[in-house]
Amino acid sequence: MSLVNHSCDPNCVIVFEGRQLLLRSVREIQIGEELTISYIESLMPSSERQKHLKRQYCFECNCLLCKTQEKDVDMLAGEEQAWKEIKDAVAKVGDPRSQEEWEQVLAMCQALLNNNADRLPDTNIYLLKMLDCAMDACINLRRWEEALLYGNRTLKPYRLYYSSFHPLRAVQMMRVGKLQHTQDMFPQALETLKQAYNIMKVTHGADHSLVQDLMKLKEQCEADMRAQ
Ligand SMILES: C[S@@+](CC[C@H](N)C(=O)[O-])C[C@H]1O[C@@H](n2cnc3c(N)ncnc32)[C@H](O)[C@@H]1O
Repeated sequence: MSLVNHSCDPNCVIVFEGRQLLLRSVREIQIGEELTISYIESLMPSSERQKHLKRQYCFECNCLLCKTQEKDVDMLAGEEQAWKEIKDAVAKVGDPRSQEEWEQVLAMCQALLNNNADRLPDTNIYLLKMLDCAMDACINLRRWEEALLYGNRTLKPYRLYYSSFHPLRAVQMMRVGKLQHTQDMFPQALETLKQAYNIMKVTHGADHSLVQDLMKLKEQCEADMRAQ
């Protein structure tokens, strides 16, 4: 694993199964083609990715995404002052544990999301991180309806920034599917879970424990639909 180089648009991903680390290809790979993974998170504009790679791994990335700086415009869309405020706020969210801490996080997210509704699109990466944070807070506070609202808003930007077969995109769809199921939206939940499954078959493999959990959830959803 330590021999695999980095690309911001890699042909492989690493996923964990317990303590086991799996290297999985996420697209067709030609004989002799180099295997690559991403060393860093995807939700960063190219200049920040370069900074991280330089600081942590001492190299300059020459991948196509960095050369063309493709996606930077979408990532930083909207008013600069607004996304800088949200970027700072997201960076300050530590590791909330108690109900009270989650409530504080949610109140901060709600205020910033409301104040910036007309100034930033959901595709702005910092707003997207805030939507994710609001979704986490709502899940922790068992506010399923509101969690689904935020979760739904993340799906389009996730599609834009994560490759067709990306583990984080699949996990996000699974979370949204679960929330739809919790709210008795069985046909929608089934469709979302099927899409998550199609990605996870590739990113995690059909035998992975998370995929087994997803299958069980899908079966439960089908049973609930029949019983309705
Ligand atoms: C885990 S090692 C990868 C394997 C390493 N290339 C080797 O031959 O042993 C990480 C190091 O590989 C180099 N590296 C990884 N991805 C690179 C890339 N896209 N461009 C240039 N150097 C890279 C950097 O020096 C980095 O610190």
